[in-house]
Amino acid sequence: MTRYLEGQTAIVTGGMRGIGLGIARRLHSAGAQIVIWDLAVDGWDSVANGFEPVMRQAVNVASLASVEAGFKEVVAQQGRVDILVNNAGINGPVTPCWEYPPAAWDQVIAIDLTGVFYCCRTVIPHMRERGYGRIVNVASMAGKDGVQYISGYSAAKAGVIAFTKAAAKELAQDGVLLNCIAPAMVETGLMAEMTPEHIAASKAKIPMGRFLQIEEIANMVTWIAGPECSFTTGFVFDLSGGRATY
Ligand SMILES: NC(=O)c1ccc[n+]([C@@H]2O[C@H](COP(=O)([O-])OP(=O)(O)OC[C@H]3O[C@@H](n4cnc5c(N)ncnc54)[C@H](O)[C@@H]3O)[C@@H](O)[C@H]2O)c1
Ligand SMILES: CC(C)C1=CC=C(C(=O)O)[C@@H](O)[C@H]1O
Repeated sequence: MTRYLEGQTAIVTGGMRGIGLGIARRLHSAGAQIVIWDLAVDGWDSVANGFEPVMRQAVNVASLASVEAGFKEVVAQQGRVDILVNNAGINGPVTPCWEYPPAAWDQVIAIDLTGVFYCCRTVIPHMRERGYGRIVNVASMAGKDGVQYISGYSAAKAGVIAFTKAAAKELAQDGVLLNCIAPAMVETGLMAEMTPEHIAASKAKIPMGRFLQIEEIANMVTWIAGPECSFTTGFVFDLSGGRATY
């Protein structure tokens, strides 16, 4: 898979840290030029992060205007976008659904689900015009199982899975493939927002008995995001250590 993505341009949302950063680094090592979209893009450390993106843009995925403006600049500078990784996401409150603040619900859906739609809606016409594109949406095992006390997050991630399947069918003859991934828990800032009890319970559900590593996600995404993934679209690739049974 060395330099497998040479000459391609990839946008990674939420790429400043955590899973997004790991995916961006791995796509870069496969030869892709990386555009990072995140809420704040200052303080990039190319030594610590191991590479230099061609662009870093302050883009809020929950704002269509922000996404469209960012994308216009990418096309003006790069001329092409081959890969879109919709990774940006938040957890939201950890609370019973009957106590879930409605404003927080709206925010979780806006970032985790509508943000994916906005980025796809903006980038897909360009990919269709070029007759090539790979979109990888980062869902979660929570979107397949439904996880207690994070109902907004679980609903948004289930929505990402359904959106991916629907859009993939619409694009199946256009050279633009959409897939999503459903990772189990990874030790990032997002996981740290969960209660210790929830984290322990989540680990206990994983037959392999350990947390997922960012590099394992990045390796899988790099294959899905490339031309060797050619006959799979609308699929959910699990990273669950044996937890997922369907
Ligand atoms: N950590 C886990 O256990 C886990 C498991 C499964 C899926 N995921 C998913 O993986 C993705 C990344 O999670 P992570 O653990 O790396 O989280 P993280 O909090 O470490 O990183 C998320 C990144 O997204 C950015 N972001 C947040 N809102 C944004 C917005 N509106 N516009 C642009 N960027 C925004 C943040 O600034 C941050 O850089 C999320 O979609 C998350 O739901 C995480
Ligand atoms: C909120 C986030 C860290 C999260 C919660 C629950 C999960 C699970 O597997 O049950 C994780 O996948 C993760 O998305």
